[in-house]
Amino acid sequence: MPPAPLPTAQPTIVARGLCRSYPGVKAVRGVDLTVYPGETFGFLGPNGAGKSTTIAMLCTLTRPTAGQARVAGADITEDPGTVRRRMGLVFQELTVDGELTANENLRFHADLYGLSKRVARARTTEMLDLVGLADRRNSLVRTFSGGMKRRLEIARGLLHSPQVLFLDEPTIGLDPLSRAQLWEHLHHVRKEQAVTLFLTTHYLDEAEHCDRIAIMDDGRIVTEGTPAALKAAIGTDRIRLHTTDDRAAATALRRQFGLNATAGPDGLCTQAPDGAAFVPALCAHLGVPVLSITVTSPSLDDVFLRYTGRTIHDAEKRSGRQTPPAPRSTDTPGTRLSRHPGRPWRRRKARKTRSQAP
Ligand SMILES: Nc1ncnc2c1ncn2[C@@H]1O[C@H](COP(=O)(O)OP(=O)(O)OP(=O)(O)O)[C@@H](O)[C@H]1O
Repeated sequence: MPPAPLPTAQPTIVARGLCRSYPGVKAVRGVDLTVYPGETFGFLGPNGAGKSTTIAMLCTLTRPTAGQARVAGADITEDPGTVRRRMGLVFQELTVDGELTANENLRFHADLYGLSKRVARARTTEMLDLVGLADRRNSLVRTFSGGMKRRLEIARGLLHSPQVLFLDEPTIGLDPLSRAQLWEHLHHVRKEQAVTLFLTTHYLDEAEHCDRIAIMDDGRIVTEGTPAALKAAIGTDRIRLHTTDDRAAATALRRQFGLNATAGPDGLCTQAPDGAAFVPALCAHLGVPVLSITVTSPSLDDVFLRYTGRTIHDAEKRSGRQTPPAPRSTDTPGTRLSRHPGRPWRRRKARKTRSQAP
C-alpha cells in the first residue's frame, strides 16, 4: 500500500511509511512519526530494533528504500541540504577532537556551517555556558570526562541554532551520575533553546524524561504515547507475594478473587487493577498466611511486553546480539538493558559526523 500523503501542517518531524532494507535485513519496516516543535521525543527499543537506522534516515545520512519524511520543513530525500542546515546531531560514538580545546572544536564546527566570526564567537560562548563547560573552554578535550565530552557534543550540535537536535543514545557509556547530569543539561537546553529533541535509548528510565516515546521492535513502532499514558493503559499492577504455602495460595487466589498466579523464584506473581487498594482484602481473605507482599506499578517494560509478548531484554537476546546479561528491566534509575556491541558501520557513521555540515 502506498504511504499516506504527508499532512500540510508543519510538525518538526513527520515520517510516513519509512523503510530501509539492507541485503537480507529489513532494518526499518514502515515507520510513521509526527513530532511537534519543542517536544522531547524518545525512541525506545532493544538492540537492532532499527532506532539508529531511522535516525540516520531522518538526518539524511541513509536514504530510505521506501516512504518519505520531512524534517524542519524540508524533505529528507529531495532537499537534504536544508535538512542538514536545520538539524543538529549527536552520535552514539564520541566525535569531538581530543587534541583540540573545547573552544576550538566549536569554532571548527562553526566554520563548517559558515557562521560569521561574530556569530561563531557569541554562539560558542553561549553554548559552552549552556552545557556548563565555560570554565574549561581552553582545556584540551582529551582531558575531559565522558560526561563532559557528551556535553561538548551537545553544544556543538546546537551551535548553528538547529530546529531539531537528534541524539543517538546520548548517554551510552556514562555512569549513572553522569547520565543524570546529562539529562539535567538536556532539560536546560530544551528550556533555553526552544529546540525539538529526538533521541534513542535502551534505558527505560531515560524514556521517562521524554514528553512522548515510540517503542520500536523489529523495525516497527509497536506503540507510541506519553510514558504515563502508555503505562496507565496497561491497567493492572503487578503483585508478588511469598506465603507459607504458595501452591495453596495460588488456588485461593483463583477461587477467592478470580486471579491467575504464576509461581517463580520470587514467589507468586499476579496482577490486579489497583494493587495497593487490593492488598488488605487479599491478606484478610486469602486463607494462607502471607509472609511478604510487593506491589509494582506498570513499567515501560510491561508496556513492551503487552505489545510484543516479550520483554525488551528477551527481544535483545532473540536478536542474537552478543550482549552481556542485562538485569531484569525495571524503571529503576540506572537500569541498563544492554551494552552496545561495536559494529564496523558505527565507525563509518562516526566519521560522517565530521563532515555533517551541509
Ligand atoms: N549498514 C548496514 N548494513 C547491514 N545491516 C545493517 C546496517 N545498518 C543496520 N543494519 C541492521 O539493521 C538492523 C537495525 O539496526 P539499528 O542499528 O538501526 O538498530 P538499533 O535499534 O539502533 O540498535 P542499537 O540499539 O544496537 O543501536 C540490525 O539488524 C542491523 O544489523
